[in-house]
Amino acid sequence: MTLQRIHTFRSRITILTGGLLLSLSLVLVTSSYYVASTRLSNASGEYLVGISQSISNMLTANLIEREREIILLSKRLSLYQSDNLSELQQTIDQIKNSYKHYAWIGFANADGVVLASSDGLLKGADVSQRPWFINGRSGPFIGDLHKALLLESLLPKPEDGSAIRFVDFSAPVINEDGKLEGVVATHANWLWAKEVLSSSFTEASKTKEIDMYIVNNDGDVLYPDNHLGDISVPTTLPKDGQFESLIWQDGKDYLTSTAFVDSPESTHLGWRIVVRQPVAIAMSTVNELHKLLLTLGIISTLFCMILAYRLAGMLSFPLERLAGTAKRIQQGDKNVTFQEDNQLHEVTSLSRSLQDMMLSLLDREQTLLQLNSTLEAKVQSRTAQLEATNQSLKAIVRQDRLTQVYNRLALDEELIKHYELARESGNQFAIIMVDADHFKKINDQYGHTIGDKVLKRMAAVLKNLVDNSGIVARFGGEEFTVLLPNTDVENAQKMAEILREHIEKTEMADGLYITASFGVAMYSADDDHYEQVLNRADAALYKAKETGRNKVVFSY
Ligand SMILES: Nc1nc2c(ncn2[C@@H]2O[C@H](COP(=O)(O)OP(=O)(O)OP(=O)(O)O)[C@@H](O)[C@H]2O)c(=O)[nH]1
Repeated sequence: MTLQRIHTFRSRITILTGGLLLSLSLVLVTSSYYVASTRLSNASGEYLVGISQSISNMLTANLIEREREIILLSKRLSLYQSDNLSELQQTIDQIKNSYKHYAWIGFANADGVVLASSDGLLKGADVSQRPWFINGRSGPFIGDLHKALLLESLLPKPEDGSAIRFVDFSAPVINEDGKLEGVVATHANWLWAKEVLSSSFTEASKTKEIDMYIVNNDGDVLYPDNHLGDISVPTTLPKDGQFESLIWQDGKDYLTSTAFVDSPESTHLGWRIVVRQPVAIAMSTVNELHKLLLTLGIISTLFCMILAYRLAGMLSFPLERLAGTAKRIQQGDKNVTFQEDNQLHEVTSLSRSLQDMMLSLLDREQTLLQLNSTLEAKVQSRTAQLEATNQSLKAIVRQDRLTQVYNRLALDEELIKHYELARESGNQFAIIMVDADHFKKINDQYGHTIGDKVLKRMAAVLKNLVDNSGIVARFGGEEFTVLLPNTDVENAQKMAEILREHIEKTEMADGLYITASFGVAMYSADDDHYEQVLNRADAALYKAKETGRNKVVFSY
């Protein structure tokens, strides 16, 4: 997307909507993840607590049951007071057969000598130094888990090859006199604890990677046997019935719960059930939920962005159409109109305003064009008038006021022009100087008014005869000059003679006739200035005057 496209109404709404929804989704996903993970963590922890307490309860019940059994056995004094102890032997055998995890049941006298025992094992042996005997003399006793010593070689090996281990239960046999008759004891095979824990292992527990441990007061792991020695529980464990997230010795984070195994009142074993589950497994559901929510958030954001893009398009389309119309008008198309949008009031209002503005501008443009054309016509008219005035002024400036022929100024301009032309093209021109003879007498005799009339008449004769073949100018006073372009000596002489004749024959005023003298000169390529031609014509005129007047003299 180019920078220009980003700065469109549509793109901005889309990006804004996407950003808001993405932010909202992230907030929702994060908060829901937090709530779900907290709840799931609590639920998982409570689940582990439930397992640990359940196992604890089962073990406690079992310990109490075993202790109760040994206490009951110790109370049956008659069994210990018969001579051959046969009834005791029978009872021991019955009890052993009633509970499969009893590995050994026996009775030792006050000196610690075994007098009766299951299967006769250790009969006659001295057990006075065994903890169960020492502690059992003073009251009911439960011994911590230990390996079989004396019975190790006498009992069948466990199938898994592990060492035989017992939990001892013992109780004193006190006669009616309060004297110690001996100590009766059972060795419960540790398999019973394994059985209890195995029953707690469900398929769900296995798939959830839940591990269960029994640890004693010293923190030693009693169960499971295959982890003995290579695993240790964290030194600080959660309080009874609670759970925590703890780092174990493998460096992994585990949700961990503990439950104390309640020992019978007589003995404090201090066993604890420890149940753990990797936090990653416990939180896997939350992580899946998190991924799902994130995916849904992104999909819904994209979906909403597409919707926003379409919606923004619907909103921006009338504006884009107005912009397009405005552009067409800018390019000179005056036949377009701003279309109204019936759905959006603001756009309709804008469209009408633009239409009104356009009509107003077009109206003003039309007025301006009209004003412009009027102004142009006025300027043209004024220019024409000025040109006419100029022409008129020019003509006036170049005209002799009395005779209406060219004046000296115009004569000089014409001479310069034809002199340049002659120098460029080689075409010759002729100058005829005309001077009225004895004009002073006319003035003197008839007055200046008649003199003026004669001069006007004389100019008119010259002008009529020369016509388009040349120009006539008043040189000054009663003297005229005729300029004949593109001519030769013969034509010039001929024209001078014609002029002389007509002046002579023309009645200049009532009954008044005059003559005039003529001096003719031709342009020469040797001339450096037109005045040289004038001077030669003037000299010829002077000569005509000198030699009798009313004649044409040519300057060679
Ligand atoms: N009425 C009138 N007379 C003029 C005008 N301009 C010059 N004159 C007169 O023309 C006369 C010219 O006289 P001159 O120069 O002596 O020459 P001329 O009398 O014509 O004699 P030649 O030229 O020698 O034949 C003068 O008397 C001027 O006063 C004019 O505009 N009107």
